[in-house]
Amino acid sequence: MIRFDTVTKVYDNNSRPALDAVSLEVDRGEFVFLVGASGSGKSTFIRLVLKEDRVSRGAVYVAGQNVANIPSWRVPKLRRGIGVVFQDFRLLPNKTVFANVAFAMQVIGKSRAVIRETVPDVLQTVGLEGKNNRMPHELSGGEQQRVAIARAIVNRPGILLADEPTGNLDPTTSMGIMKVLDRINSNGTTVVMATHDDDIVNTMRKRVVELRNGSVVRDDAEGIYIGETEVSAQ
Ligand SMILES: Nc1ncnc2c1ncn2[C@@H]1O[C@H](COP(=O)(O)OP(=O)(O)OP(=O)(O)O)[C@@H](O)[C@H]1O
Repeated sequence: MIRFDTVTKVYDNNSRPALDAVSLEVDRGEFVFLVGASGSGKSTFIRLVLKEDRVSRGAVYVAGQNVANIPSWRVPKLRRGIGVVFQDFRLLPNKTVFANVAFAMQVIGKSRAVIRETVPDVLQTVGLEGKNNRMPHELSGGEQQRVAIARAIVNRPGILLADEPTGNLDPTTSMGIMKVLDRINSNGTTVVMATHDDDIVNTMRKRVVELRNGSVVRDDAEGIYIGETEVSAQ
């Protein structure tokens, strides 16, 4: 579903590669934690999958296609197949919960009838039934992240990328979000989640890919993660 073939990314003003010859394959339906300290290259990985940036060397394949060969006019189609969730939710502050999720369908031209039918189902999937008419500021952080997840999956992407989705949430709320992501993954969506939250990684027992200074230093099925403090103390 996602394949990195010896991918190196060097940002122009930075001599050390953000990713250094990374090769990695994520199969359809997998759940993968991308872990590592701040600056290890997790967000760069996500940006390259979305073709928000270009590789310096190597190639990134999404659903079998080398993203370097996707012309700019077809990039929106690539991104339509990939839902994205961020640490800071990024909701539209002046739109209701329903409207925030509906907006993602409107922009790709879905009919009002389809939107009216689909949005409540998705809000139920993320555990937000009954909150259609709330504004984002009337929701807790965990609820706001659920809206963001609903918006990311409403167009049924094959891939969901989550960049530190629990970074602003307390541990209990974070586990609620993890249950939602796990459920979405069980429904067939490939999930890649960047995090440095070792508690979450160690509770979920999924595949763990660890980046350090832009290199993959570990790739374990049902792995654990020992966080930054312990690693730097070695
Ligand atoms: N736009 C950019 N221009 C120059 N350097 C960048 C840019 N984006 C990231 N970097 C550098 O690339 C390296 C990897 O950064 P990246 O954001 O991918 O790490 P990360 O693991 O996601 O970190 P964090 O957990 O803090 O988000 C860092 O050294 C960072 O300073």
